[in-house]
Amino acid sequence: MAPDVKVRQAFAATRALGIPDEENIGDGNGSTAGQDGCERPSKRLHLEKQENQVFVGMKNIASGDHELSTSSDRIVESPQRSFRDGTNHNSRLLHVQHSNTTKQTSSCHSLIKSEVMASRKQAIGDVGLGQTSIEGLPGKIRKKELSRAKTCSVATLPPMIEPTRLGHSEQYSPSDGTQTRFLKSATSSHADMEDKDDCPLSNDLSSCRGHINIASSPLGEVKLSLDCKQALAQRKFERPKLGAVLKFVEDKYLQSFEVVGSQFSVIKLLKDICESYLDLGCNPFERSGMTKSSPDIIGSVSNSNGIAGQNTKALSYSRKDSEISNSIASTSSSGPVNARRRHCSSVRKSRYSDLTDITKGAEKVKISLADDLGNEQLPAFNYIPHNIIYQSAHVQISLARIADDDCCSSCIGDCLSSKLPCACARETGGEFAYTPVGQLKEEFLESCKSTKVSPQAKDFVYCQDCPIERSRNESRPEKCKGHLIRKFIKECWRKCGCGMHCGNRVVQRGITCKLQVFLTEEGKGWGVRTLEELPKGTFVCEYVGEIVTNTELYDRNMQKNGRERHTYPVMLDADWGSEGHLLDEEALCLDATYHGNVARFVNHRCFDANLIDIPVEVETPDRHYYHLAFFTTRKVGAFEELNWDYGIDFDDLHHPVKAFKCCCKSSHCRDMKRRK
Ligand SMILES: C[S@@+](CC[C@H](N)C(=O)[O-])C[C@H]1O[C@@H](n2cnc3c(N)ncnc32)[C@H](O)[C@@H]1O
Repeated sequence: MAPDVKVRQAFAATRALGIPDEENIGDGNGSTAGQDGCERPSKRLHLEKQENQVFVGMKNIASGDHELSTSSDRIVESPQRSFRDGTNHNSRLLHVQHSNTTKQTSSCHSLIKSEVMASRKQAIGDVGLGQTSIEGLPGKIRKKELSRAKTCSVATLPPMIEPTRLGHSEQYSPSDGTQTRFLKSATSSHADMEDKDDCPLSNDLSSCRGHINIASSPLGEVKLSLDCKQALAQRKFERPKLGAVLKFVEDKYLQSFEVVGSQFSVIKLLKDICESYLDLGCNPFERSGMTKSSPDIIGSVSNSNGIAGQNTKALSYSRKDSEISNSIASTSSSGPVNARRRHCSSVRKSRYSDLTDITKGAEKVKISLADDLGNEQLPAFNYIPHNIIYQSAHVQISLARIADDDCCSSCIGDCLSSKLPCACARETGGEFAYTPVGQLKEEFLESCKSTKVSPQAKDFVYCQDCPIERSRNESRPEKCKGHLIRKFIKECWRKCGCGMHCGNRVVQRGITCKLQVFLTEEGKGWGVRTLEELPKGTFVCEYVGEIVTNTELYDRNMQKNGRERHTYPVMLDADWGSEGHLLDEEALCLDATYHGNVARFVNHRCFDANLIDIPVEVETPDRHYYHLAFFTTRKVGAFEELNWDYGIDFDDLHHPVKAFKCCCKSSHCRDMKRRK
């Protein structure tokens, strides 16, 4: 069949789909001839809603003033798959094929070419394409026309070979008998996802950090292209080697233990490759291999924040962009570099949305991350499932310190099944705080609530020599402002005779709820929501962080430069009032800014929060150190945001941690009242 006939048939096919054909994509001279001399259909389907999504950059697609893709590395995939029905009949193997073409492109475009190897030879033979051609795609596209073709993400493919070769379950057959296939995405569900996730209806280009285009032809070829054009249009980009990108992605997945999780999707993987391509292209740290789990980076950042000598373990996030930016900003005057880096950050939408577990396997349950709004960076921090001493804190955990009446050594099995409270339960006000299903008993919860939130003077104790005031002004400390009296829970522990499944061991068993970190819409940054309904009194998580002394925390806060967003640290001051004089190293706090667990993302709500923090004694009867555990104050519905009352005094302008403008929307909002 002569080439022009094919083109005519393709036009007929597109017309049959209701697409006018006056906007020909050609070489600028009205020609639609490709480099192979074969005339090509010039139309693309406008299936995407997002502006400026163009299917460009295929190898050997060039225009007079706009050199398009020249990828030197090509990923060649060997699928055996029915794309229309979405079923993956066989595993797909990605491998990298190197070609010699290495022209720099003004838009970043990496090409993944997917081929059915068996039909490749036939396809090339039929259309007479050169070695590096992409069969069936427009040979030349002018810049002008690229912008005109802005909503395209699907290529119109020429009618060449009957589609049955690919085993496609569905193809478009225009009335004139021409067989032209249009594939928007590998599967219909993926196509939907692509529309919603990647390219929202808004014209906010920054929310599109790259785009995957997939097209197949009846020749038996499937083309996947990762289009990063928008993200890169405004800056200089150094194209990374595709091999390095693949290695980067592989490392990332291997480190996350999430090579194939329950939410695995090929499209998401491809998106990740696209993002990694961007990352490596614009981030010299990542390119030089300094990214993943890089204590070097954390170390330098930590030092800039006055925290020395940290030996961070490998549970660190690979993305340290905000901190890297900060550290560079403070140590270097290379403005353009910073500007570029900032821009790189801004184009990375939901970089963590593919992470199925922010805990990196540190918890029994996975905690996913959702960035529905896009563009937000997760703060750099190391996920730790248990508290860890930063430096000077005195936390003495030893069996010798646990007296016989501080444990229930004679218990067997589950303490909750015994008629009388065991020695541990006696420490909890003479009764078991937990029900057999691991929830707080209603009465206990209510009594905790009253001691926590009621701002009555009677609920406070006052130290004679308050560590907080001491750190503020050592020579002339002010009077203690008071510390809330708290009810403690005492859990059974190592010296107890009961087993690990004892009902009086809830907090120490860790998180069991399905939680998700998500980007809030009210300007609070990230937050935590439950993915399942939680009954009243359910243990959700504990607040985990570095155990720092009050003095260390004060020093940290003094050194913060104000631009940094940080978590709200908690004072372990529940027992301070009972002490005559607390040493500095005994006045402890938890700081989850750099090392913490999911609780570091739980936002504040004034007064009527759905979580309450309760002190829990586990390893030591010495109540300078204890765990702070969150329980639900009421039934919480699935997908509700979890929040707790930080106990902030918005009037206290001298507090070392600067209060934020509260957006909790509670009718009891203390900050709102204050502002009114
Ligand atoms: C423990 S962190 C919570 C996680 C935080 N939203 C994030 O994105 O990392 C505390 C910080 O979150 C923000 N935040 C928490 N609750 C808030 C609220 N009710 N209104 C406004 N900002 C809030 C403040 O910036 C605060 O310093």
